[in-house]
Amino acid sequence: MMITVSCYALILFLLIYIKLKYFKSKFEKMLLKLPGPGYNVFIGNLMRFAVKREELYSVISDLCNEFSNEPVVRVWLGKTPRIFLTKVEAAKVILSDISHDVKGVHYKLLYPWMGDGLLFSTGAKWRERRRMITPTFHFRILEEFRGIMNKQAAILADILTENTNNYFNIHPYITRASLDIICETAMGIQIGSQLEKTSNFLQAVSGMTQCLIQRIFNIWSQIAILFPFSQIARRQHQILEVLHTFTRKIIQERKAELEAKTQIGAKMTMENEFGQKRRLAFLDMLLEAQYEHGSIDDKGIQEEVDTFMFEGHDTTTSGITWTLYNIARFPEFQAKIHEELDQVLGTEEVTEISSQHLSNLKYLECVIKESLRCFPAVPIFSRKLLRDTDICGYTIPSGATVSFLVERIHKDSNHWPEPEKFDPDRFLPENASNRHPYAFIPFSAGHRNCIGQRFAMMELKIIAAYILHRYSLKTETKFETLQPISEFVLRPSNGISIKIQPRRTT
Ligand code: HEM
Repeated sequence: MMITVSCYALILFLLIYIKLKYFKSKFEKMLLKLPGPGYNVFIGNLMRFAVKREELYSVISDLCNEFSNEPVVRVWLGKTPRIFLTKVEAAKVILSDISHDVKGVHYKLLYPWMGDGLLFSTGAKWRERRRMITPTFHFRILEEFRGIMNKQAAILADILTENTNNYFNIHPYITRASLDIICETAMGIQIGSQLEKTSNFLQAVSGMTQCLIQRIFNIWSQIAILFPFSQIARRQHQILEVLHTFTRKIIQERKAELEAKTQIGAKMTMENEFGQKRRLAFLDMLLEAQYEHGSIDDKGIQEEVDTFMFEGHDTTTSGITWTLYNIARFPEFQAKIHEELDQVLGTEEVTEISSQHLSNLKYLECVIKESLRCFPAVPIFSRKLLRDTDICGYTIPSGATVSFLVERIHKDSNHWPEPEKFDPDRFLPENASNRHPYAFIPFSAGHRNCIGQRFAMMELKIIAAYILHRYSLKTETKFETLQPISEFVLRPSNGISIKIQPRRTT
């Protein structure tokens, strides 16, 4: 009996093997023509990704390095193909074409968290929401946000004093400052996480992104019917509860504040001192759209708030942390920044960084951009192709997901001489003016670029300026041992160890 069952099992296994190996669909045949490593017919290349989470990003980079002359590299995550784009010209083909606006298949994993918010939606829904939200990043509103960013950056610079002359991990401090900034600017709510020093929300964000990456690269999680019974599913369920409770509370509090000010249903749009219609910040505008036009329901508001809470703090945290790391790593660039800051802001304690100051901090901006080139805060983003598409001589079939490997694109040697060298001068106007428009894409490019780009650059500059004006930085974190983790944003796996020393005696 046992022998018969074993024979049937073996025959079944052989039949499946023959089917997978020799009877390929048109889709698979097209993918096989792309450059990529050999793979197992059952699990694809998943064994290459069966490494610790802090090694995953370098496994992907190493894999693309094996095909360093190729603009595209194909891998199989189980039965799901993923095509990495690694050259500037390949990025241009997709980003310059408005019809490629469907996000990659793995974004679906973010659905239970952010729903169909601005990051994922497509077609008419995306256009309507983008039109609705874009004015909330108008320069007049950013000008109001500048005050809040100044205030939170000053709190951060004060708090950091407790670590003077000791090495400490700066990443959690930056995370809390960024969270306070997005809550007070876009949501109109003060949560004071910098002063309290704890936040369930921040722990939940980190836990959630870990769960999602495990799902992409774990073989068992690929089997949809098994997933709900897995440990990751249970953990994800608990974390989602924390995330949604936090954002629901923000919406309710802001609603209550506005209702108290304006009486329910009354026109919320206020006028400024010149009698002009005042522009509303993000959450106020969504609530106004609901009260006055009914153009967004509660679910819509919740999904946009969840999207902006994540996109608006984790990304900037990453950008600031890597910038400070690079400044600490290179004393010669730090000295130039100190000189510029003293020239622009003077040598007394900073009370406010104005928009004029910001535009004069040109060298600091070059360092921030070079940092985003080498350590892109969003290291990978993807699109699903809805038609066969030619990319630099390779035909990628409809239905495949292409992923922009941003650091590889930022180090394409046809556009970046000595790409591995950290050199802020690349961004001086005389060196940047003729650069290919798709060579530097930390905020993506084209019509689905980052809506918060100017907000982010302002925040990065203000926080870096407050810290650098007051302190000198050193780091003991070695570049060779960094192991950045790519969990939707690029994080340092063991934090960044920084020592700060006051530049002036008070
Ligand atoms: C250093 C900081 C930031 C970086 C590097 C960054 C990067 C990006 C990238 C690469 C995309 C495209 C993603 C894709 O196509 O899948 C994106 C989209 C987006 N970002 Fe950012 N981002 C940053 C900060 C922000 C901030 C501060 C906000 C909000 C306040 C924000 C909100 C968004 C939203 C809503 C989208 C989706 C836009 C759309 O599809 O219409 N981001 N960002």
